[in-house]
Amino acid sequence: MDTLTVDLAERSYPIHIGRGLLKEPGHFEALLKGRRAVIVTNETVAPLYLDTLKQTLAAVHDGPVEALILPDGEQYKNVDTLNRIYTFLLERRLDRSAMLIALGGGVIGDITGFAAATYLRGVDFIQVPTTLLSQVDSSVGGKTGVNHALGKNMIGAFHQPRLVVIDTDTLNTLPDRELSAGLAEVIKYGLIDDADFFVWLEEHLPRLLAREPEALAWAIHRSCADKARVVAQDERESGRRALLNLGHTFGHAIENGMGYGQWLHGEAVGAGMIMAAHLSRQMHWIDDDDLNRTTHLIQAARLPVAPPTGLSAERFKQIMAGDKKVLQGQLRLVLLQGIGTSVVTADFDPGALDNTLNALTRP
Ligand SMILES: NC(=O)c1ccc[n+]([C@@H]2O[C@H](COP(=O)([O-])OP(=O)(O)OC[C@H]3O[C@@H](n4cnc5c(N)ncnc54)[C@H](O)[C@@H]3O)[C@@H](O)[C@H]2O)c1
Ligand SMILES: O=C(O)C(=O)C[C@@H](O)[C@H](O)[C@H](O)COP(=O)(O)O
Ligand SMILES: [Zn+2]
Repeated sequence: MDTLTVDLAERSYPIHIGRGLLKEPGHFEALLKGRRAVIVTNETVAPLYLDTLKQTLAAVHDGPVEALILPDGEQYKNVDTLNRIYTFLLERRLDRSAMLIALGGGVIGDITGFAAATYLRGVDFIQVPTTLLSQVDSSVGGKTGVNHALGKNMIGAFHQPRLVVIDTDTLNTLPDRELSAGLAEVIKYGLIDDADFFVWLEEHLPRLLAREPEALAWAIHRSCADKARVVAQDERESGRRALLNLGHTFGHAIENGMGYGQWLHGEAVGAGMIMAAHLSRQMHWIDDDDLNRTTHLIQAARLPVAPPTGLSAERFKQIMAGDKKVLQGQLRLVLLQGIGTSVVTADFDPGALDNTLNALTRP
C-alpha cells in the first residue's frame, strides 16, 4: 500500500492507495472505534461494493453499519438529495460522534462531505472514492457541496475528510466513458504545474486506457500528490488553489448550460481546458506546439475537444459571469503560460475571449 498525507496541521489526513483496500478493516479501525457510522452510496455502486465494505467494517464497528442508497446522477447533486441525508441521520438520532462514509464517485463524495460539514454543525467523514475522477481529485482537498439550477457547486463548504481510502480494484467495473472523464483531471495536473507528469502521460496514456494496474496506480499517486501539495499551500482557495480550476469556468458553463448530467464533469473539463489553451494561444502566452500537445493528449484520452452544439458564445459568457472566481464583477480565468505553467488572471484581452468563444462554440 502507498500512503500520502494532506498536510493541513490539525486537519491533516492520510490517503491510502492500493489494490483490495475495501477488504481491509485496518484502514478504518482507529476512526470507527466507539462511534456510529453511516455509509452513503448510490444505486449503481451499492450492488458492486456495499456488501464488501459493510463486511469489512463489521470487524471494527460495534453492530451493523447502516447505509443510505441515493439515486445515481449529477442531476441529484442538489439540496433535495442533501435533505434526504439529513432526514436519514436525524431519524436514527446520529449524534456528533457520527462518522459518514462516502462510497462512490465525486457526486456521492461532494454531497456526503457537505452533509458532514453541516449536520449538527459538523461531523467527521471518510472518502472511499470508486471512480478514477474521485480517486485523483474530488476525494482530496475538502471541497464539498451541491449544485444549484443557476450554477455548479454554488452551495458548499470546505470540510476535510479524516481519511481517504482508494481501492484501485474498484476501477475494474468503471465504464470506459467514466475512465476518460477521470483522465481529464489527471491531464489537468500536468498542465497546471507538473510538466514532467504531462510528458509521462504523453508516453503512457495507452497503458492507462488499457487499465494497466501499475500505470493507474502511478497516475493516481502523482495526481493525489500534486493536489495535496496545492491544497496544503492554500486550503480555502485564496490564491494558488484556483489553478485546480483550469478548464472549469468553461466546463461548468457546459455542465450547467446543457443540463446537469448531459456532459460528464470530466468531459466538460476536457473541452474547457482546450478552450483555456486556445485563449492562452490567442494571448501569445503559449505557442502552437503547446496548444497542439494539449489538444492531442485530451483527444487521445477519448475526450471531447470542442464544446457541445447548442451553447452559444453569448450563453457561455452569461453563465461564466456567475463563476465563483469572479471578483467585483471581473471574470478571472486559469490560463496557460506553457505546459506545466498556469496563472489565475483577470488580465486577458476580452476580445481574445470573444475570438476563442466564436471560434470554438457551435450554437
Ligand atoms: N470536490 C472536488 O474537489 C471535486 C473535484 C472534481 C470533481 N468534483 C465533482 O465530482 C463529480 C464528478 O465525479 P465522478 O466523475 O466520479 O462522477 P459520479 O460520481 O457521477 O460517478 C460516475 C458514474 O460512475 C458510477 N460509478 C462509481 N463508481 C463506480 C465503479 N467502481 N464501477 C462502476 N460504476 C461506478 C457512478 O454511479 C456514476 O454513474 C462532479 O459533481 C464534480 O463537480 C468535485
Ligand atoms: O479542489 C479544487 O480546488 C478544484 O477546483 C478541483 C476541481 O476539479 C473540482 O471540479 C471542484 O469541485 C471545482 O470547484 P469549484 O469551486 O469551481 O466549484
Ligand atoms: Zn473538476
